[in-house]
Amino acid sequence: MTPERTVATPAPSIPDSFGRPAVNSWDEFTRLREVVVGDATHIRLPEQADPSAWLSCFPKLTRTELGKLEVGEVPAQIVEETNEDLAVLCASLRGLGVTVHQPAIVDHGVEFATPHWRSAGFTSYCPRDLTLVVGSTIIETASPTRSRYFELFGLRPLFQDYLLRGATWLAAPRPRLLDELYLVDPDGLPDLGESEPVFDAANVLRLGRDLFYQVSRSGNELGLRWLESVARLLGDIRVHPLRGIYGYTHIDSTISLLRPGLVLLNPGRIKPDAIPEPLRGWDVLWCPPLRRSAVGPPTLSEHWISMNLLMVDEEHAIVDADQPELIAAIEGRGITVLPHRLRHAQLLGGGFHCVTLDTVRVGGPENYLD
Ligand SMILES: NC(=[NH2+])NCCC[C@H](N)C(=O)O
Repeated sequence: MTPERTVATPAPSIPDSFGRPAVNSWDEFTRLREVVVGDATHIRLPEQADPSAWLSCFPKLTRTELGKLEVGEVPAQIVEETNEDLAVLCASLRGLGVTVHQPAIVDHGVEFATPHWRSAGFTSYCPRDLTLVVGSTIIETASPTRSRYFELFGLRPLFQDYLLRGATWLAAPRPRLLDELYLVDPDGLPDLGESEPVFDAANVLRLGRDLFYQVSRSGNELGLRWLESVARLLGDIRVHPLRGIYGYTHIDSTISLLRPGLVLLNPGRIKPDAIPEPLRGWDVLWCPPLRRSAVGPPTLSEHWISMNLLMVDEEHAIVDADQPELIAAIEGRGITVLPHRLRHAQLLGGGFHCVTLDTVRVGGPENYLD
């Protein structure tokens, strides 16, 4: 029986002695001070008859191919090995002086319902996906994936404590996720409609006062409009839509912001003449060919997940240990790589950026673009 986990590192419920809010995270690369690391306990593959599951998990598989998949609980060995890898990551981060939290255990096997649909849960492996932190504001995003509807309850105690210590805590309009939101494209494959604002937080990258929002099957145009409305509330925040770059789930195996002026780009998805306009003039590190693991059952992410990395600060990166060419390329730009393993990153759809949610970094609302 998995021990019920309370939120690790109980924090004082008062602002710190300097009155700073407990949460401050404006970018992807300044010195990391506090982070949430995911947990694979009870992870399961959602029923693929659910259109939202097909859209988020296997949008390139046909319905026929989908029907052959084994869904439900992920084999225990994979869960154990993944939690071992996450424990090593937590220990490394703590060894670097980072405060580390993990979500309370959520039994994703429990079924739930709205007046319009039923589902069981999915995962707590990727805290990046459902929470966007902009400065001292925690934004719970409205995911288009039904099986993730209650996932964030595992982080409620932590977010509530952050609120008591000065953070702002917002949630996107609770989505209805009606069938009309899930379309089928001319090739008979799933696509995301525009009947309500939905997006995963992992469709957004933060660069000080600038946010990059990927319009794709995991974030629609209405979701962009909602984020723009919140950006106006938060002050002088600019939102840059990214369209036509990668039409599938999340942005963080396509673009990795390494430090001001240096970006890692996925050459399989971005061509030199299509670099996002705000990043033109930046030094581009094109991701070298990545080593592929043995092909098994369909996986929740492509092999590009290995470029999904975590910057501890502008000089140190946590990168997939099994990618020596990528490590060498990053170290060639003066960044020290701290190699780590997530043995099932591709299968479970999450690399080091996905499985973390940075809640405190030292950077502020800088203007890195002008
Ligand atoms: N935050 C995340 N879970 N990102 C994962 C992105 C994986 C992406 N769909 C790929 O296959 O490359």
